[in-house]
Amino acid sequence: MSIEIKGINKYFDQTRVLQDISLDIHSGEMLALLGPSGSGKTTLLRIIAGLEYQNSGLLSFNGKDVSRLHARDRQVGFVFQHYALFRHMTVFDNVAFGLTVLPRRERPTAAAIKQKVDGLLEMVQLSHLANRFPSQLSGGQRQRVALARALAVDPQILLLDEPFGALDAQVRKELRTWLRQLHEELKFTSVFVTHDQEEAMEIADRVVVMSQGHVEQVGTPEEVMREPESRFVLEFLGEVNQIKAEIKGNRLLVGQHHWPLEVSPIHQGAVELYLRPWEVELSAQPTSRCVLPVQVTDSIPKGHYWQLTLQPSGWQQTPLSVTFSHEHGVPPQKGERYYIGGERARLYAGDELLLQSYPYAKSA
Ligand SMILES: Nc1ncnc2c1ncn2[C@@H]1O[C@H](COP(=O)(O)OP(=O)(O)OP(=O)(O)O)[C@@H](O)[C@H]1O
Repeated sequence: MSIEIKGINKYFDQTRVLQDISLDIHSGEMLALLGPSGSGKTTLLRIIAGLEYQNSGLLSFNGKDVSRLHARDRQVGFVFQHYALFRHMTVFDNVAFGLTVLPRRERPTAAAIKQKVDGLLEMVQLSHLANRFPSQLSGGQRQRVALARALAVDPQILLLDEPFGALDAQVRKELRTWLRQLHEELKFTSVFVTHDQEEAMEIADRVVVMSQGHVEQVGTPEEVMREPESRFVLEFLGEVNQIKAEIKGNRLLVGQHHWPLEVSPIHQGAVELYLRPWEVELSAQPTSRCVLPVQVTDSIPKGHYWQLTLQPSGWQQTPLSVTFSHEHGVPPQKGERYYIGGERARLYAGDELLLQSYPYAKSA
């Protein structure tokens, strides 16, 4: 089932917490809502669920307006961070709950309910724990019960709010893989809220980056990471080195070092240069491209790459984080001195992107 969101606004008292949100969520897609605390992710999820109502704008499922439809009539399943399982019910009864409370006309027979719940427990690999109570389960097991319970009523849409937030790193990782597989098998449309970038990147088909109640960017994990459309997304997603610089005439200055610019500058004065750790170029000698002197203060092998920490020599206090791939030869060692530049540097003046990719002259 597809979800169409058009121009949704939401106020709490006088505060506008969602600003003109528009999104098309494709049928069968897994979409992550990612953003800092307070950016409106949960509010948007609750509006889709019908647990909260928008003040204006349209929400439809498969083209049908559901804006005023009650949560229970939306065919939506939810899983929240704090697994609200019924403590006095067994695992089996928890999963069966949604089916047993259906109106008599729609309720399956006891045998059909048993068959369905057994099937779901098998799918979440908990058949052997069917008679346990929630207090006798681990956090990861409880969360799998919560998922089975949400899936019992065959929801067309599954909404997850930080479903694995309270679990330890290893269990989170396992559940992510498992959720992704389950999604591929059952093909429900899924929207999940997360703080965790890695989680979003690993399991979502597309990621929605939110900030202060609006959508900053929507794209595949690859797109939002590689081609951030705003300074916010660039800073929020993944690691990035920030270097204070200045445009003076047709030169880009960092401290007393400079590059000639390739294009006529449209801006003069203070700018910020952004470089991802894997976009930093290193040279043992100063070249026209690698002009900033640094000293290696740390060099840690990470398998297929080395993680370097570079201390700028006299032009900035903050060290730089750089990755060095084995393909580029012998990795730099602690204490060695280098000169750096960057092919994919992005140059911002405030929120405005001035230049990206070779801000300085290629052939200089
Ligand atoms: N019931 C409410 N009444 C008043 N303000 C609310 C209510 N629910 C949320 N807010 C406010 O709306 C804004 C968005 O909250 P929301 O929970 O949607 O953000 P979020 O991105 O999910 O944050 P987090 O990641 O911390 O859960 C916040 O400023 C929050 O304080």
